[in-house]
Amino acid sequence: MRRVIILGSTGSIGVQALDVIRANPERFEVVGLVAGSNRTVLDAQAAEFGVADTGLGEIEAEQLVRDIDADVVLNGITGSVGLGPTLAALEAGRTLALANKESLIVGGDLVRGAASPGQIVPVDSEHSAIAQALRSGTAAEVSRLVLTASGGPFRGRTREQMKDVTPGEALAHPTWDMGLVVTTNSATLVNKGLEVIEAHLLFDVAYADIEVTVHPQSVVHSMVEFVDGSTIAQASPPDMRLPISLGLDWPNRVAGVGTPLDWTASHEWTFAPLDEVAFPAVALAKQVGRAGGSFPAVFNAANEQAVAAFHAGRIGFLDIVDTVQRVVDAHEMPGETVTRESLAESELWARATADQLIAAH
Ligand SMILES: NC(=O)C1=CN([C@@H]2O[C@H](COP(=O)(O)OP(=O)(O)OC[C@H]3O[C@@H](n4cnc5c(N)ncnc54)[C@H](OP(=O)(O)O)[C@@H]3O)[C@@H](O)[C@H]2O)C=CC1
Ligand SMILES: CC(=O)[C@@H](O)[C@H](O)COP(=O)(O)O
Ligand SMILES: [Mn+2]
Repeated sequence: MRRVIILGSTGSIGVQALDVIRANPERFEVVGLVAGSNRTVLDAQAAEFGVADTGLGEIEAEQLVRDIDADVVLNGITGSVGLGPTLAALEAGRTLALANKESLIVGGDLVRGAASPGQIVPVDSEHSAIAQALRSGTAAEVSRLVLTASGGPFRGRTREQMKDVTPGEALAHPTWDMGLVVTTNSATLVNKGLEVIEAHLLFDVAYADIEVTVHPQSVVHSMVEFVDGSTIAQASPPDMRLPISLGLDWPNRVAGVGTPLDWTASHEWTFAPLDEVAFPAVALAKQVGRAGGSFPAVFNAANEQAVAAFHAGRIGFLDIVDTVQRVVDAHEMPGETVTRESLAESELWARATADQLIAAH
């Protein structure tokens, strides 16, 4: 029986994790639940799963992760506020099933340094796919990682054609039903940029060897290319319950958690290069990833501010990545060594700088 703490239990990842656990009561026991502010749903979940320990907010999440004995902590919080709980889970020796990519990207070497080998199990669909593909080879045999991107709702459009898109249109993801921030990030391709950094940090592959290909069907979740020219891809209909279940009990598979592909029906998988003029976020993310230090945290913090401003009607869609670019361009690292304190300072600076640019609109 795996004892599981779910952080962000009321969100898209959290609710799907509870679906997996509800269907497999002999395998998983929920021992802690944390949400942001939704006490009503949190209490209902606690009642259904018989959970005594619940909390609201990232501070209570950290405390709960340290205090409650668990095998695995699923971090399904959204945003860089997930950093403290991620570090707490690692420091407490729990397996970390990581959906909250922001904490790894923002924390960088701080998070990697806190983790023992294998302690972080990726839940993000692309990184779960890569982890699954890597079970067939060794690190020395890998030549490239290929991340698939759906392309989002504006795939195929020029910048001019995206000038006036609305928040509602940006939230109409073609293949996945997810929370507001990650869905918006999929539309700008910031999500794919964050995922390139996430892949570098998880699998230690150089940025030059991480590619993005646009695959609108979201069936191939990513691929590993090996030195002999072989490529191993992981494919399944888009359903996060599969990577979540692997995160909860890696490397064991949970029978019946997903529906397999239907090979009696005709279907096509297509792959195309990313239009980097219309969607500059991936190139910008590689730039900040290579710069390292506080740059990824600044990229993410500026994006969080800009996404909120877009949904509040204060800036347009293209202004999101333009704002992030301007904040990154203005950033100077506070010092050589990155600490939690210096990261917090850089994030504060990035949020304030983004807010000033947003206010000037
Ligand atoms: N959804 C998906 O399919 C995928 C998501 N991810 C990643 O997983 C993470 C979660 O995404 P998603 O589930 O879509 O997001 P949602 O917005 O649907 O859910 C976010 C969850 O985090 C909680 N939360 C927010 N702030 C805090 C806080 N300060 N302390 C504790 N909990 C908090 C929310 O609680 P409340 O409801 O109370 O506000 C909610 O439970 C993101 O990092 C995302 O990029 C990655 C791949 C796929
Ligand atoms: C399901 C998942 O992992 C998301 O992060 C997904 O990657 C979003 O899709 P795109 O960013 O490819 O549109
Ligand atoms: Mn993903």
